[in-house]
Amino acid sequence: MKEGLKIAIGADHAGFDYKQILLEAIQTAELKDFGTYSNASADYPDFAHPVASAVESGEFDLGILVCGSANGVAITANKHQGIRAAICWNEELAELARKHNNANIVCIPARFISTDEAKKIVSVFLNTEFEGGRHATRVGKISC
Ligand SMILES: O=C(CO)[C@H](O)[C@H](O)[C@H](O)COP(=O)(O)O
Repeated sequence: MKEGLKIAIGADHAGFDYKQILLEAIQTAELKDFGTYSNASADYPDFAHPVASAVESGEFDLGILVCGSANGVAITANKHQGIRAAICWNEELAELARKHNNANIVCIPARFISTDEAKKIVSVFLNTEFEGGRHATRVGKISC
């Protein structure tokens, strides 16, 4: 992982256990947990918005969001102007999200993949660079 990379992470109740496992797996001091902090039922926008804001402001480089399907956190995060949040359920999608889309938040569907898969997806996401070139032209046309 690039040295000094600042990572924001958040989840709702459906993603809480996966978030805790990811927190242990990610070997960096520059990792901030935006909650939730238990398995109690919670509303995904309450965690997706703070993580998205933290990345959008530039305070953090990349974000990780976890909910049951990943749809809720992705839809919420993508409301933010500077956010490209990608739902990834395998390593290849995580690689493409970084290389081609310059995604800055990875959204993990905890109820559809294993914890091992989630760890691998996040590792690929955090260790892959944007390719630029023709992809930069396309990414530049996303905002409206
Ligand atoms: O997947 C989600 C949103 O896209 C959330 O994680 C919720 O868990 C999901 O909506 C299901 O809600 P429930 O309260 O856990 O039944």
